[in-house]
Amino acid sequence: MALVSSPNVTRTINPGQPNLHPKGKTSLFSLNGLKFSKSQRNTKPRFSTSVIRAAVANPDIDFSDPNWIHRYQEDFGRRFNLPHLRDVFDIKPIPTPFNLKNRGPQVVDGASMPEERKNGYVNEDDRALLKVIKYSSPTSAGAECIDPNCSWVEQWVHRAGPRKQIYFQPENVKAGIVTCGGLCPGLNDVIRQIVFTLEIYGVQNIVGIPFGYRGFFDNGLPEIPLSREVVQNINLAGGSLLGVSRGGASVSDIVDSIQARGIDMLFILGGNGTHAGANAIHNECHKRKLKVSVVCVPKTIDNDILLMDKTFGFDTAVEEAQRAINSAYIEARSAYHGIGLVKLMGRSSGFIAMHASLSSGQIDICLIPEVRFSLEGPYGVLRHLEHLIQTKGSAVVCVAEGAGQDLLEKSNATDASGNAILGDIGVHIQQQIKRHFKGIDVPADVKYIDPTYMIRACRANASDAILCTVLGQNAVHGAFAGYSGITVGICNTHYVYLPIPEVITSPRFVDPNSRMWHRCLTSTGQPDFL
Ligand SMILES: Nc1ncnc2c1ncn2[C@@H]1O[C@H](COP(=O)(O)OP(=O)(O)O)[C@@H](O)[C@H]1O
Ligand SMILES: O=P(O)(O)OC[C@H]1O[C@](O)(COP(=O)(O)O)[C@@H](O)[C@@H]1O
Ligand SMILES: [Mg+2]
Repeated sequence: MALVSSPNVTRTINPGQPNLHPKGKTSLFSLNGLKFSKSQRNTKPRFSTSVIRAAVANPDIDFSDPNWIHRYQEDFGRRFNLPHLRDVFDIKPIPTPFNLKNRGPQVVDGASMPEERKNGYVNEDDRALLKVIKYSSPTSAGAECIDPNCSWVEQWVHRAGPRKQIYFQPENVKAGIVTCGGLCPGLNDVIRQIVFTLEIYGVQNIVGIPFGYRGFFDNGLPEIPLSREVVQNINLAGGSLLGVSRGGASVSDIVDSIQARGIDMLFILGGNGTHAGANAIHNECHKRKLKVSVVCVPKTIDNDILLMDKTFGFDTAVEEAQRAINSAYIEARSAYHGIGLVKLMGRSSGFIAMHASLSSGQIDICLIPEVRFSLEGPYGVLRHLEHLIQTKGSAVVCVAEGAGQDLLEKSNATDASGNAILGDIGVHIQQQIKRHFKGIDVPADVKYIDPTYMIRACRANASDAILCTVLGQNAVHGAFAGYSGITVGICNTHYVYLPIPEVITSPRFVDPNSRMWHRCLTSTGQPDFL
């Protein structure tokens, strides 16, 4: 039996994460490290733990093989191996001009930098641990187990940072930067750091591609020349200096454009859709034998990229969301039988709603896409609201935009990128609350707040600004190190490079068995709504 034959078969997936392809097509479904077929996925309720515990973990692994852990790790190493330009080209590295001790040139007055001053580099063999908790049982909260005994299996990923040897002559490099998808706080900070770091290496030809992938094929959109001077203050404002867009040209057209422009390094900022595009661009360059390094920086306020502690802009979004929640709280408290309702972004993942609910401490009911709920019935949201009005006099509800879609009519409409256009759950809940309280002849004053675009158009807060700085710098180090088809991220507080396919197998979801979701429930005091 093949132990670990394909990445889809035996990966350890965060519990509670249906294994979906980027556009929502189901392949294998894993929960708590246990695999389910497509048909099993339809088992209701969607995240029933009793079903999970009864299933057999990873049936494709032969756990009776005494060597299974070793073989698993070997396969993991192969999956997380970083694609490198050396895989295609016979190229030799050169010493890096990037120096941590001296910002000036490496050769001064004919004398090169003394060896003892050349340190602070990350070795190609440095690794960071992807998972750091040893669960003693699959029943431990949030357990991510590969086998039924929850054996400890070290999973190492590549450490990010500047290398001593590089694969591009900086003065010959043309670097491009493009920002795709929706806005996210911190885009300008990342652009700025990429430009700064490229210049420190000695790159003089840096351009921005305007309006996402569109900039590659719309001839009316000229490249934007970038330099320290141009980007110096862009972090002071939200948005993207380069503009963003959804939808776009064929990968082949984009690579034609990359080739025509003579771009050697392409830095792509975007979410899971953008990453899928970036990987296709990387593969096409590989096929055409173009020496182009494609490096992504994950951008999504939804925080829905796999394997990472968080993505930049998420903290800022949560902070902004709290302001809306606070307003809803004040309104609700000040009204007779006031009910505040806040809708937050989160297409398929409820991280913003969960974290904003946790941080504000003012939410009574938090509704996210990963957890089913009913509005009606003895256990429904509306009955609980009645109880809150009776006992507290007011209530505040936070709902993620992707929550409760099963309660709305499906439209099958998609945006330019192919993402499903969701029904408006906020408006629906608002209407249902009004109808319900009218029906029972109890006054209720509903205040609905939809701050969705406000939370992503602002500039990055301090912690995101630092994250953007580190990610932007590491993206440049990764490109000079010769990697392509990679993305940068933070795992367990350490900065790493990951092959793109590994982070976009599915969106990252809130795990309803996680300690974080349990903390949220403890904080709101809400019951199950089923
Ligand atoms: N599977 C894919 N292959 C190639 N390009 C894609 C793919 N999915 C999305 N894209 C492109 O990536 C860009 C951003 O995608 P989108 O889903 O809107 O945002 P995000 O990257 O934030 O998820 C769009 O220009 C879209 O056309
Ligand atoms: O109105 P737009 O620009 O399509 O953006 C809406 C979407 O943007 C998001 O905030 C983030 O989506 P992306 O990561 O795909 O940019 C989603 O939560 C939301 O559905
Ligand atoms: Mg997306």
